[in-house]
Amino acid sequence: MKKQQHIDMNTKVITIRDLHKSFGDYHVLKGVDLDLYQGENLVVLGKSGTGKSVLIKIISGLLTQDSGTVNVLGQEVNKISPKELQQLRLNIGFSFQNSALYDSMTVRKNLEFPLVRNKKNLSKAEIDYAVESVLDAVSLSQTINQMPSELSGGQRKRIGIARTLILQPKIMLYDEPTAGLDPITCIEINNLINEVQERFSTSSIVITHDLTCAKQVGDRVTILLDGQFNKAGSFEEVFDTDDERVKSFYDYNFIQ
Ligand SMILES: Nc1ncnc2c1ncn2[C@@H]1O[C@H](COP(=O)(O)OP(=O)(O)OP(=O)(O)O)[C@@H](O)[C@H]1O
Repeated sequence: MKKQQHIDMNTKVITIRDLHKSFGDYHVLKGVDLDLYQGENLVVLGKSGTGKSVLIKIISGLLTQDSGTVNVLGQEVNKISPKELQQLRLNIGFSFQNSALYDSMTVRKNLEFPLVRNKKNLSKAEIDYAVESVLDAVSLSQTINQMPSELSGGQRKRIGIARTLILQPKIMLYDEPTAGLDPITCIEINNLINEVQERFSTSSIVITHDLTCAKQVGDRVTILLDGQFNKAGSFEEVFDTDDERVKSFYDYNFIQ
């Protein structure tokens, strides 16, 4: 059972209104509205190809919308300068499916990398402390001198999350965090997502197909259906419905 979190429903860290995005004739996002509140884990479900990754890319300024507004931490993402966007991105942690570790670097060097690149004034002691803290947060302190090839898939995923956390992001975007992992490792990653939320007070969007993940980590869950979100609610609220599209999504999950 998920612990009760300190979610501030009066503070929105992401607000999206009437967002549209097309690629040629394909209208992917058709008026998306979405709120992410301070401290919550919001799970975004949706079949393959419905536009979940496109949404994440628009939130992080990697793609531009055709119309609508996307406000992240008080800033309109498509209206700020490249420099402001770069600063904003430092507050967003990305855990992408393919965010691979550098194979030729130890775990320590992998974790130091974002700090050395983005926070140039840190001392060696400060870097060491940051590395040790995030490794402790993902319960992998013992791996500090290992190479990625010596780690299991689940451990690599945890180190990837640690590498994101080292910049102390306010928002975490997890894209398919449990994809390709066995069921037990999936549960470990779900627990880690909840621990990160609790320990660092992050607000997160978790994109997944995995209903167990949705149930375990989601304070609220929403489904991208035909280019728009249904009403977000608890896992039970969302799936207690007569909407055939939601029911078929539930069934679809178990026949993959
Ligand atoms: N840069 C692009 N140019 C053209 N089409 C694109 C581009 N990016 C995404 N698309 C299209 O937009 C649609 C939504 O893609 P997206 O990657 O967001 O799906 P998704 O919901 O994340 O799927 P999955 O769960 O399989 O990752 C797809 O049909 C895809 O081909």
